[in-house]
Amino acid sequence: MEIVVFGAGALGSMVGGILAREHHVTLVARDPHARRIAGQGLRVVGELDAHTRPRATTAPTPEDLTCDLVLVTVKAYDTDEAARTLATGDPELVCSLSNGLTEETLAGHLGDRVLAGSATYGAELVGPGEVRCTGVGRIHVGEFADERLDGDEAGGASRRAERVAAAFREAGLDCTADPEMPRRRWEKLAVNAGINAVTALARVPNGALADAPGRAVAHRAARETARVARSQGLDLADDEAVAAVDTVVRETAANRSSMRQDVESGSRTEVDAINGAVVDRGTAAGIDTPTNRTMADLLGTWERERIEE
Ligand SMILES: NC(=O)C1=CN([C@@H]2O[C@H](COP(=O)(O)OP(=O)(O)OC[C@H]3O[C@@H](n4cnc5c(N)ncnc54)[C@H](O)[C@@H]3O)[C@@H](O)[C@H]2O)C=CC1
Ligand SMILES: CC(C)(CO)C(=O)C(=O)O
Repeated sequence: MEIVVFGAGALGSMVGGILAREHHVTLVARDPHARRIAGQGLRVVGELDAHTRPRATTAPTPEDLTCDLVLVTVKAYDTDEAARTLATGDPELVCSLSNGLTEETLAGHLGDRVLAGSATYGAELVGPGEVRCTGVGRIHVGEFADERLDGDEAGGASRRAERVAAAFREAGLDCTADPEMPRRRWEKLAVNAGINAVTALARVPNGALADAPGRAVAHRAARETARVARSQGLDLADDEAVAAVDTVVRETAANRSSMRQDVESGSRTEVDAINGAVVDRGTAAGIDTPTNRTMADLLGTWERERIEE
């Protein structure tokens, strides 16, 4: 497959580096990372091990973007700009692995070529040309438009999602085309809504949410997310969202969540695409989401202060 990874930071470099074992991969990255990869290739270290030679560019041409598949791995707040650039080319399929509800933004520019994806692999950039896999997880891909469709059209697995999943597996990544992708997307949102902002604000590892009072706040955020999901036609019970939070807290107990890492490094967070998305969709559906609103407001206040500094 001809695959472009748009936004090759931590996750995109790791996934792109592994995909390059079997496919023609172009990484869209920033310098000096892109320059180093173009010169010396890309090393994946840690729980996965590879040294591959994907192409790397900072300025993809429309020809570069006319490929079989684009994987979008930018931070959620860069999705709109990425989508505008992607629309200058003609990719057959576009699949987002970003956290937050980013697929609608991509589809606004790229139409029904967009698939949803979610990744539970962990990745951290070591330095230019090198990325560490900090946890082997799983990737799910599938149609995301279920909440806009009815009856026989609903469901996330499709021939094109199966084709993407098979390409990932060929390269050695654990990937499944998920018949329940629309629901999974919201379950992942509930997990991120519950864990990320609480750990960022309290500056604790994910495992600290195994106990009160952090656990209770995370559960409230997850329940609100499930309620909003149901208002969009998704079958996500409160208990299921809460259980998903507990499972991820247990499985990633030692992790610093991505939002905590962002806050500690003074970087913008993805709170708008996570807690903010729950608030916005809840408001549109007439559902109050006070826990998500409070967390979005607190982190938003911090972000504004940081930007003004
Ligand atoms: N790192 C991880 O372990 C995981 C990350 N995610 C999600 O994946 C997404 C990406 O996360 P990370 O890789 O950690 O972030 P990151 O910040 O390391 O990577 C994003 C990269 O995109 C680049 N970028 C953005 N716009 C660009 C453009 N126009 N041209 C070239 N490069 C561009 C940025 O410079 C950055 O290097 C986030 O939504 C995150 O929540 C999900 C699961 C695991
Ligand atoms: C699953 C979790 C919470 C793991 O830390 C994550 O996705 C993140 O940190 O963004």
